[in-house]
Amino acid sequence: MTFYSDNTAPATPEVMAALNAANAGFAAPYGDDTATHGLNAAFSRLFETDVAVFPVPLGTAANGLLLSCLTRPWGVILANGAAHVLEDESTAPELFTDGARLVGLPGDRAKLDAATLRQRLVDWPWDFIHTAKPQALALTQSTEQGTVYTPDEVAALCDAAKAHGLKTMMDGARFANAVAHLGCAPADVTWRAGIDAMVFGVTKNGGMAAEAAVLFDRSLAEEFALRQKRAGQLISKMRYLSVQIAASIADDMWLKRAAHANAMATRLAAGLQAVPSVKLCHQPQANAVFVRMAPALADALSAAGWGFNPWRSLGQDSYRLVTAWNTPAETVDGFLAAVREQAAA
Ligand SMILES: Cc1ncc(COP(=O)(O)O)c(C=O)c1O
Ligand SMILES: C[C@@H](O)[C@H](N)C(=O)O
Repeated sequence: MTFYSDNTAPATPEVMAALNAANAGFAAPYGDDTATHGLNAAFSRLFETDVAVFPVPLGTAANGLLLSCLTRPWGVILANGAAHVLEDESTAPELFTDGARLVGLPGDRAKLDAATLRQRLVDWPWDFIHTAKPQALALTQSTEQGTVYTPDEVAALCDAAKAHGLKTMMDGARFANAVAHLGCAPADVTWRAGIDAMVFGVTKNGGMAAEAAVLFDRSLAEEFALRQKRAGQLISKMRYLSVQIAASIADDMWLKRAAHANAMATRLAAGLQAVPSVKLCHQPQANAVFVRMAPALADALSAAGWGFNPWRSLGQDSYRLVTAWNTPAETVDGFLAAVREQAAA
């Protein structure tokens, strides 16, 4: 599974220790436990503003629940054409929003472009009753192609969206990798830039199964809670999600874990770039590397036991390699040696 996805990585020692420590005695269910009650304060400190936090087991559910609070069933959600909510969540967003439509916009390296968004919204037939109207913008940070939005880029997108009354949501399944790359305050690339709500991803960064839906617009909290229950996403033993989330953000472990994953992706990309027959699609900014190579070379590496993902949206000869919090440098170097050997064969 090596570089198949950070979804294949184990939970971190700190998450496992937190789960073991929580696994004693009785605790109030459905979010009334101590760990869950502590999340609002912990994330309010992390984001330097008062927030409401809801633990959710899966990223797809967290995305769908947030979108359902930001969009009415007759609305449109704008996203980049390569967005996970468009490409990799079946019709979950449509299910959670009771039928809202997702519309993909062009943008290189899975990034939305503010000028493109602005023009699309200006051109939208707002007075034409027959056309569904945009109500939300969804952006992924870091993106599905391992790129990262700067705070200014997020602000420009949110300004364009809000000029037409859209709410803004961030799919932060790999938010940690973005902030580790940017080195900025989490607030600067979220609510200060205009984001109304986000998924703060934990699972890909060493959680077992836990995401934190974070509402910067706390007026949405009651609706989110009601929708979470209606969607069958209100886990009874919530403590087991909340302790994972709390352990991930304690002592900035989320950033340390993500920084390692990013560093391994940078190491991997540098090594691959030195192989003449392998072409880097773009420099990684987070923990995903995208390359083009001959399918025969990819097949030989797979046959040798190396795991990675064909990424057809970038072309038939394109592949995604993802590093994780626990990817050893030795594994990266071993893969690079295998690539050099197979490429020379
Ligand atoms: C960018 C992004 N968002 C959301 C998700 C959804 O997470 P899950 O598969 O836990 O539903 C994923 C999954 O890896 C993802 O890559
Ligand atoms: C579905 C697949 O794309 C998953 N989200 C991953 O990143 O590995």
